[in-house]
Amino acid sequence: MEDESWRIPMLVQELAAKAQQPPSRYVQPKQSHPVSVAVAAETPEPIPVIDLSRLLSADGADEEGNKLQLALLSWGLFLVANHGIETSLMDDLINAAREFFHRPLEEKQKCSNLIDGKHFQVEGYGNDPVRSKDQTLDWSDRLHLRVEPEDERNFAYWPEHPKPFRALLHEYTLKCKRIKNLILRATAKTLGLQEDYFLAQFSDKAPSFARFNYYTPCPRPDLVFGVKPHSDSGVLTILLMDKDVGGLQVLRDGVWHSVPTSPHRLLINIGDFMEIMSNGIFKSPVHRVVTNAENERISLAMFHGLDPEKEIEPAADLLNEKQPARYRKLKAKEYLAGFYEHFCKGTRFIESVKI
Ligand SMILES: O=C(O)CCC(=O)C(=O)O
Ligand SMILES: [Fe+2]
Repeated sequence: MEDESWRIPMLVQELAAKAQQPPSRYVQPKQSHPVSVAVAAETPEPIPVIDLSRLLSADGADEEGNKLQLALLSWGLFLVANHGIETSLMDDLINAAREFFHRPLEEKQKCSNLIDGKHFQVEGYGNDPVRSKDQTLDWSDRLHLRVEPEDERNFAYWPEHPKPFRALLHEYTLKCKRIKNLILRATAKTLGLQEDYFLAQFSDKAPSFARFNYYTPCPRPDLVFGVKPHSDSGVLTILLMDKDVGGLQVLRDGVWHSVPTSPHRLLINIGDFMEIMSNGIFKSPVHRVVTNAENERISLAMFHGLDPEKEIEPAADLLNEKQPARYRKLKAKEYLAGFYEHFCKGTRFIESVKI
């Protein structure tokens, strides 16, 4: 029988404990080495910060809405301050995740994303899927959990230890949902759409996933990516970055910009579904994560997707003779199938959806 062991790489955390150098499977082809691609010394202007409490206030909403529009047009992402999530909840959840990643391998494997130790599935603890022998692997492990719909949670993959983990993630999920709803209302408004246009796309089957990314220090940050360049697939991602360790970079006008740490703020970026629904007025930002040799890094991405059966298409009210649809209509599940295939290769499925 053919040897299929290449499909199941070692966890990066285990690998790093043994290897002095990243194995060749992790090393990016020369032209895409993290250091050989220009990184701007400084961002052209700081990442915009949206004050969520002002966005909700009677006197600040318009001004903050304009800032939101500019942020989406220029970066496709922004930071959020005064978002209503207690700093203690953020810290406690990240610390609980850190404790999980620091537990012995046998215990973490109880949440493994491999069925029978062999077959990859999205949910659980482990690596990203490996679809081909020559796929360049990322220097990170992750814990990926479906948090919504609430009645579809698979607690078998949710760590039992540390004890507060599940309750913290539940609480954090609810608070993110509120923020997502507020931002999506404001986003619809900036496009001149009905305020609930985007919210109406979500049914009670719309999934949300929490992805905890764990980046082990890497002896050769110049050769590997923590996460290779990609855009997110869904409508909106709410990212809780490590408050002390940077690494996220975003592509703007062909230049990579480092996103500075910003303790207790949230970074919100739109995903490909929003790019399609806005008919390309807003572009889903390409981003990547670089590693470092000294410090571990943890981030939590909360992805807000759509019902797999939902048809995604540009909003009809944005279309006219001069502005025809620039993306074809397709179901969320078809999009995701194409998305993962491309993600593994480091390419973007959205390019093949353009008309
Ligand atoms: O770790 C980060 O800052 C970003 C992670 C990311 O892009 C993702 O999980 O999709
Ligand atoms: Fe991402």
